[in-house]
Amino acid sequence: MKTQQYDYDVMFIGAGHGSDGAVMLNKHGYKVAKIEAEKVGGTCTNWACNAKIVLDGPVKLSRTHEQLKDIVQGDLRLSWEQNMAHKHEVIDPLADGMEKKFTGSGIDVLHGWAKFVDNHTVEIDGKTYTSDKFVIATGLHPHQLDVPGKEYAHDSKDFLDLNPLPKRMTVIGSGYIGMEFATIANAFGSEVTVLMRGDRVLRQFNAEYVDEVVQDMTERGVKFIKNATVSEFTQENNHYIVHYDDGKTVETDWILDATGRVPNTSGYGLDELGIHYSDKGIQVNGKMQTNIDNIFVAGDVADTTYPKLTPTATHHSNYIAHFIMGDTKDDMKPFVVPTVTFTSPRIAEAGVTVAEAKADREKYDILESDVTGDWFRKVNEDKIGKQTLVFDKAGHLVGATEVSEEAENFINAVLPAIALKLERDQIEQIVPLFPSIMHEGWKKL
Ligand SMILES: Cc1cc2nc3c(=O)[nH]c(=O)nc-3n(C[C@H](O)[C@H](O)[C@H](O)COP(=O)(O)OP(=O)(O)OC[C@H]3O[C@@H](n4cnc5c(N)ncnc54)[C@H](O)[C@@H]3O)c2cc1C
Ligand SMILES: NC(=O)c1ccc[n+]([C@@H]2O[C@H](COP(=O)([O-])OP(=O)(O)OC[C@H]3O[C@@H](n4cnc5c(N)ncnc54)[C@H](O)[C@@H]3O)[C@@H](O)[C@H]2O)c1
Repeated sequence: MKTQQYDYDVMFIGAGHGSDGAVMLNKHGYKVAKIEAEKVGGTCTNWACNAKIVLDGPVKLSRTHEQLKDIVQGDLRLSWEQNMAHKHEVIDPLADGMEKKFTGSGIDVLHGWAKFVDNHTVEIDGKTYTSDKFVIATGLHPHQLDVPGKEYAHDSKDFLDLNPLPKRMTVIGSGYIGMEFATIANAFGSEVTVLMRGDRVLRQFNAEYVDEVVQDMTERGVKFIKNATVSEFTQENNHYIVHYDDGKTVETDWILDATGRVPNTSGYGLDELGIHYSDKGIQVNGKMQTNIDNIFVAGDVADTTYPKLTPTATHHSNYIAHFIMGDTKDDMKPFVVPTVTFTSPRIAEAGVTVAEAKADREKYDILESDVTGDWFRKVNEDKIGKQTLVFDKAGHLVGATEVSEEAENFINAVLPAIALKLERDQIEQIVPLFPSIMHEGWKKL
């Protein structure tokens, strides 16, 4: 129900993808504001997904060139400086562009740090605003290793603005950020060492496919050090020393601390209001409400079982918009979140994982294939390409995983079948264009 009682119907704290639902609310006549302390678009747009994918672009190109060097002849030289300049050209205008689009359509954008005064009021730089409802979408910040010399280490945001690229780079952590940035830095000629806390990288992905990626990166010169406990960073002349285990060291020019990200839950009044949270984020019920029912949570800062990714943030936010508009009174329905790590090759997956399927053969059938022999994959002579499809016993596709240069496209192509649990006659109604990755995938369903 819209209200005349407050300045706004809904205020979003944080203007990343967790605030995407503002557009729908605004279209339906709700008075909406986004509050942003840094840049409109938040982390993904300015300091993560978009920026990274621009820097990653030439990695795939250079690999394809390597594979087709008899056809595309001559040497290829990648320029980090030009790549970084291109990134700025593509990414820097986005925040202003988005802001103009929002304000042009009637969504207010308020700049500054929001802090709750009470459950209907926030203060931004000494000025108060009231709202019927709030959506907290404040995201995460980088975890920082707590070791002596931690000030010598950098985070993902620093890497995405790094220029020039250092000759030697040491990455601590081998999750998404560690592996993606190691891939980019290696392709542009930096000598990369990855220090792993355990003995597996990218633990959330199919181990067999991860091994393919690690082997390939190793052949390209990336050094992986397993089971390393980092104890200190020191500076020596114009370089740094990473100390690990008992007395072991790596000499380096730049240190990336990629040891995870932590929810933004402090400094804006959660404790004062009594909102419940933990180190996993702000606690929510099935309707994405906090323990104060006019305050909702969307995106990375929400403590849900879904991976903390952009599609999750958008989905949370749109669900909240529908709930506020009264389109549904139900809890958010379970949804499938596809995920990809932009290494080279990539690994992407959606739905039931290979590990889950292998653990329950009574419930699932598994179709594994090496796709490098498929004529369409031979176009670029890709050397790594494996795929696992998981079906339930009734024959519905319920999960898919691929390692290849096209993995994210393949997973997106089969995603509708997984997300909607399509029946045979529905699958046959969809006729993908040819030749395409989707055509190749769809005929296997
Ligand atoms: C390096 C990197 C690469 C990534 N790559 C991918 C990818 O390829 N694909 C993918 O799906 N996901 C990726 N992610 C994850 C993705 O960026 C996040 O899932 C997404 O940004 C979450 O959106 P959000 O709105 O919840 O949070 P954010 O985008 O973090 O937005 C939160 C916003 O809230 C603002 N804020 C915080 N507190 C306040 C306050 N009190 N007042 C006002 N404003 C406040 C912050 O300034 C920030 O802009 C990546 C993340 C990183 C770090
Ligand atoms: N392609 C994508 O979708 C993408 C890309 C980048 C980031 N992200 C998102 O960003 C977030 C953060 O990514 P991330 O890679 O920082 O986190 P992550 O959780 O994927 O990886 C963290 C890594 O740091 C290691 N680690 C943790 N504590 C450590 C310690 N004390 N010493 C040594 N190693 C330690 C972990 O073992 C792990 O390898 C994730 O939520 C992810 O969803 C997504």
